[in-house]
Amino acid sequence: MTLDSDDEAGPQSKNSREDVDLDPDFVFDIGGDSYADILANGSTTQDLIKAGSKAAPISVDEIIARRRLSLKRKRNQEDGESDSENGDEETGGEDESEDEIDSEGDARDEDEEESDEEGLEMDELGEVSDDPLASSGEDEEDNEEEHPDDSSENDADSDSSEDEEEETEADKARKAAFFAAEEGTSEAHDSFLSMNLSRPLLKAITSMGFQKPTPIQSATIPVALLGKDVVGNAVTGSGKTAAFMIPMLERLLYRDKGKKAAATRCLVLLPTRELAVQCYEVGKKLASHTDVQLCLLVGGLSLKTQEAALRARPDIVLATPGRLIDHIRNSPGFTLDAIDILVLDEADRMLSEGFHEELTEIIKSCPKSRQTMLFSATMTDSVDELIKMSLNKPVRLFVDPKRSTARSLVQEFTFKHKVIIFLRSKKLAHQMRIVFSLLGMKCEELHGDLSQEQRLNALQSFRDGAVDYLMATDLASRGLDIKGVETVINYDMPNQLAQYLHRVGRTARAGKRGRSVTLVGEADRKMLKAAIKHAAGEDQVRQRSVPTEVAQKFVEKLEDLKNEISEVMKEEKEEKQLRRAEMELKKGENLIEHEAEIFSRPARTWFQSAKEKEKAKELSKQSHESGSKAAKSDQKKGSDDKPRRDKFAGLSRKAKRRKMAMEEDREAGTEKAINAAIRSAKKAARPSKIGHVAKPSAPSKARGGKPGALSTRSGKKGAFDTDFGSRAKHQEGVRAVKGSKPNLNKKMKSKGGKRK
Ligand SMILES: Nc1ncnc2c1ncn2[C@@H]1O[C@H](COP(=O)(O)OP(=O)(O)OP(=O)(O)O)[C@@H](O)[C@H]1O
Repeated sequence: MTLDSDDEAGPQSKNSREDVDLDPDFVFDIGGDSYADILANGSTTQDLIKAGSKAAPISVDEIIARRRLSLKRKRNQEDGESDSENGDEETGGEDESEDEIDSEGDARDEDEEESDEEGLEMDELGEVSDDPLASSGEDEEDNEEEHPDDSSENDADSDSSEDEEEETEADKARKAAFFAAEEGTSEAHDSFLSMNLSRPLLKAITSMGFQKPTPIQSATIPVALLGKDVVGNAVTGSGKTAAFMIPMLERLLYRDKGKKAAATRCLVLLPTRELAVQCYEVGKKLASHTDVQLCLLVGGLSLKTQEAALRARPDIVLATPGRLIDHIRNSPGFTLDAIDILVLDEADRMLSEGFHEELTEIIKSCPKSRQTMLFSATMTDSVDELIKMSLNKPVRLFVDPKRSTARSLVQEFTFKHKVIIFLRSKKLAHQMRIVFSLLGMKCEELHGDLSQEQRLNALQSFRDGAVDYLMATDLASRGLDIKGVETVINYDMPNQLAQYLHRVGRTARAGKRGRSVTLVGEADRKMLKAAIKHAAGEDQVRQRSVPTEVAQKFVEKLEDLKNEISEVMKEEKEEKQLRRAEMELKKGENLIEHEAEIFSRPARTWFQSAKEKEKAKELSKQSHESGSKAAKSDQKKGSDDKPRRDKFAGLSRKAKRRKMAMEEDREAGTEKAINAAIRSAKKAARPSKIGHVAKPSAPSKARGGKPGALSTRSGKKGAFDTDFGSRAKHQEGVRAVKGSKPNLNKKMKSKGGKRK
């Protein structure tokens, strides 16, 4: 497939390629758009979105429209006679400029076609002209990285050269000892029916338009149904979400029921709020014919609604780490004591330094007897990383060659509809959005400087096609499944291969075609090489040089806009300050009016002080910028000089006293005993798991050399163990009999379930 064929058919056209794994003719999400459900339901949205926490959003488009109107009025005043003429001219002028852009774009297409060459000559890279927008007034100092959910991106194996590193014999031996001997294969199941899933699930799968499992689904579902730990890797857009949601739901169908037995048994952790919302919606659709309850816990949405939902003990909780910890600490009665399945989506990201402390805190709260599943398109199988998760002989399911892009992804140029443009900073994303708006191109921005409401709305406008361009930071690089994204543009080459693969993975999803374009310069040579190496097919990478005249035209156009851009930004800033002042005033009024109620509430607690949190954030940002390793040692250093003062700043006297007492306990060494007592009291209070028969502990070898974790895990049965046993009695003759296994490939068949 070449650019030419692309131009004729368009990237979303029917695909006749035989080697595409998914059926490209599918219309996905026929049950509705994932965000539409959340946003269309007015009452839910109002409940979900935290009100009053940030000043009301300011619309750049409104500011631009207002400026245009006042400019028009001013002109009309100045030249009363030629009112209508001026108006016409102005509109005409705008149209013209849009036409100009179009024709320039077309001209560029032609030029590009002319310069089309087979393959990419590395020596010709110098010909790729400088970025045409480089002189757009971009603030060079603003190299602030966007950190999804307030943490930084930091891929463990960040560098392409690392990727090329040969695995030593010792590494191989460690992996062999760490992972289960069996490996799943994608041939095992070519139908959901042969997986013996329950009817309500099959019904949902059909109504979602899934005719057959994707390779990662056919490899994962049977293994996950056995309760085994899984480390899964498959390219972006290959259906990993359903790969863990389906077995999770299937297992939940056989859980203990009744009011007393209600408990949160499954936890899915995701790195960004948007991703959590998306996964929640997929889960809800898959669970639509079952009685399984799901609950979404993400920052930026209403705490109260989430607390109320948690009181009903939902079966599955989907959460971002920060908000989850907040609830563990502050929502009475909510614990992770009954977790039987823990899933880390975008697991390499979750295992990175940015989430280290939060993840440790969460893992501590989950029982060791749980099943753990890790998934990512850039999943690592490095034992050093995985060891943190206390996995139990995980099955390694890597269905695609390590770190590859989707086969249907053509890494190419030019783009007018459904385009995501990735930029390195929030500020740059915002500036570019202003530029596009001024040029009359419909666009939205998505990054962490926006309120959650703005983030959801921007995504929705882009999904709906109300805007053509989405200016995004890496907040949007992972996992987001937006139908019909035609093009991904990297305004600059990311400095980590994983980041690149996730970004370009927003297009060419589920067998559809898509393009990615990356503006590269000489400094990007190494990353460019790595990107080419990981492309699914060599013929799918093209080099284009932007002709100097075209670039120059845009530079001039941007020069002309410079004043207008800074005026818009100035107005925006003033408006923001005004709104903030109004907010403060309102806050003050509320404080006076509801003083008694506000101060009677217990203060929320957090496992790090504000300073520690800030420090962790800073460190993870550094580690992102310097490619992880240097910062890791910094972090060690950093943890030694954790701030001691100011720890209790902002807390009520009561909370302060409680925290100080806890510290004293800790110093006196009593904290462990107290925590153990609390845990055992909680345990006694929680619903018993049917058929919970304690088995004698297995010898420590079975835990892969981790005796501490072993005894709990092998000695205790999860809630699902009995579910599977009891299922045989009333099931349609499926896999549920103890010791029986689903229809796995031969290798798999030779092994039993880990807890059977
Ligand atoms: N069996 C299937 N048949 C057809 N389409 C499917 C199937 N399973 C999933 N899909 C669709 O494929 C798309 C991508 O799925 P999903 O978002 O789970 O990918 P992913 O592997 O998690 O991607 P990423 O690595 O980018 O997070 C979704 O639109 C989903 O509805």
